[in-house]
Amino acid sequence: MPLLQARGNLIPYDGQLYHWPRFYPQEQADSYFQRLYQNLTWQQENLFIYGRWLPVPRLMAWYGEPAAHYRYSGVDHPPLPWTPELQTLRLDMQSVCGQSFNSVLANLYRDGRDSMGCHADDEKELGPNPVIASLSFGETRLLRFRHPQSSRRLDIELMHGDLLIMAGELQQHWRHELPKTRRPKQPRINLTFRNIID
Ligand SMILES: O=C(O)CCC(=O)C(=O)O
Ligand SMILES: [Fe+2]
Repeated sequence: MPLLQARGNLIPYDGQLYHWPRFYPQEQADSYFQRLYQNLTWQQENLFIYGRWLPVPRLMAWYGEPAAHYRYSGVDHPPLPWTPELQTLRLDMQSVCGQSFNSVLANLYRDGRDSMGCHADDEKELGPNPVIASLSFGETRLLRFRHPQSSRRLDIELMHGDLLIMAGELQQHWRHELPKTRRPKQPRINLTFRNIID
């Protein structure tokens, strides 16, 4: 990932994090946002917590190669077939990262009440030190990284067209979340390109 490494690792230790603001310029990012918003099959997932079903606070969709099943919200998800725009984005991510991605998780945060809880993308099917390429479209939202061992925190504002790459041991040592906010927020789409290993 020479192009990315030249931008500098944002994380102080135990992982790699590269941010490429405005990877897609405004007009291109606008067009991707519209197409993804309209064309992806957005689903409301539910989670069984403390004895009852609760709606996951965002909409989600899973796309990829037929074999790339992924388990989230306690359920196995077979992938939907690539849409043309996801294929194009995937090719861009593969050339920047110098590796292939066989799947993508799409998240739609409808407003400031939608969020993602603190987690690491450390599932077995991603392998030990996964490279994950994350694209953001639409509203600016804060992504917060936490290193529980040292209590260190790192906040990154992700904007329309931004690319963020997580790599190295990041998922073993750091967790991340997209907090809710009281500020009025327009919708935001995030795509995380992943490589699922059998
Ligand atoms: O929306 C984001 O920027 C974070 C998404 C994320 O962490 C995930 O899909 O695992
Ligand atoms: Fe994540």
